[in-house]
Order: sequence, then C-alpha cells, then structure tokens
Amino acid sequence: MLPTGIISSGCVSKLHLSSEVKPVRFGAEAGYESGVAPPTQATRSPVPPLKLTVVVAVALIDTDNRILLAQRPEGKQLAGLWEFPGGKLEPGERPEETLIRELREELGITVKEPCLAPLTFASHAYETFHLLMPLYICRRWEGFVQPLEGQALKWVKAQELRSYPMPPADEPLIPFLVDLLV
Ligand SMILES: Nc1nc2c([nH]c(=O)n2[C@@H]2O[C@H](COP(=O)(O)OP(=O)(O)OP(=O)(O)O)[C@@H](O)[C@H]2O)c(=O)[nH]1
Repeated sequence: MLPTGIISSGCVSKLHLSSEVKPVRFGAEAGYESGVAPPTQATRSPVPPLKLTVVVAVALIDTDNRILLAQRPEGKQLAGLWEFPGGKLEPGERPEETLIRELREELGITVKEPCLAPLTFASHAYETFHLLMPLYICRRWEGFVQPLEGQALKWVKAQELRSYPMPPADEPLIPFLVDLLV
C-alpha cells in the first residue's frame, strides 16, 4: 500500500528522485549494462520467447473512491471485458508519457505527470505476447471524462471490481486496489 501521505497530498513531484535514477533501457541492452551475460546456446530456452508488450494502465480514482473501468469494444481482442484505461508504450516514450497521451485520446482528460503514482504491475503470458503492464493510480486530472472512442465507461467501487469481467492479466491487480481503497 502507498503511504497515506502520498495519496492525500494528491500529486507528488517525483523530481527529487531524478538524480538517483538512471534511464531505464528495455530489451537486450538492459542485460549488458547491468553486467548480465547474454544467454548462450546452453542457457537459452528451446521455445522462442513471446514478444514482450508493455501496456501502461491507470486506475483513475474519483472523490468517492470509485475506479474508472472501460469496456473493450466489439471487434477487438478480449471484446466486452472491462479494463483500466491505457495503452501500448510507443517507441521512444516513457510510461508516463504513454498514459498522458492515451488519457487525452481515450477520455479527453489532461493529466500532469506528478499526479501519476505507481501502484503495482501485471505480468501475464497471453497466447501471442507477454504483457507487462505497470498500473498507476491518479486522483487528479483536468477536464471531464468522456468516452471518446465509443467505449462504455463505469465508475466502480474497489470491492465491486470482481463483478466486472476483466482480462486475465488484471485479476491479480484487484487486491492492490482493495487494500488501497477499502
Ligand atoms: N489498456 C489496457 N489494456 C489491457 C488491460 N489488461 C490487458 O490484458 N490489456 C491488454 O493490453 C493490450 C494492449 O492494449 P491496447 O489498449 O493498446 O490494445 P488494442 O487492442 O486497443 O490495440 P491496438 O491499438 O493495436 O488496436 C490488449 O491486448 C489488452 O487486452 C488493461 O487493464 N488496460
């Protein structure tokens, strides 16, 4: 659980951490930098690894402590399931930039980076890709939430999340929100 001070103060600048944090690299480069040897023929798995897809998601929380869920539209993979707003990390983007962009495109709201606090993440093997999905929380934004992509939206209490069918990757995230909000 996040310290209450962080939640109740709303938006916390993370800039004071920046001097200690090195840029994160994804992919092969990351291993070489940390001194980990690349896999050899002997250590490499015989099954080719699934492509890693990073999707950044957020639990938007309103003043009644309800969380926003969006329903995946017809015609998409996992259509009809309820998920957290967000989307795929594009090349060159930081996760926070992805979320800010997706929230503007999908919901028409403006979120400032210090208002995004990391909560937990999902790591789930789908059939064709491995999903790595950081989940942020956000209590403060500008504008009104609108379904700009025709998606159904619902504000849901944490203890009611299980009544909404969600993608399998999302189920392990629910207890973190219940701990935080109930
Ligand atoms: N935004 C979001 N995506 C999720 C969640 N859980 C989960 O498994 N995903 C999966 O993450 C993947 C990427 O999300 P996306 O929003 O960019 O996907 P999409 O199908 O619209 O992609 P597209 O832009 O290629 O059409 C999808 O396969 C989606 O099912 C979640 O809570 N939020």
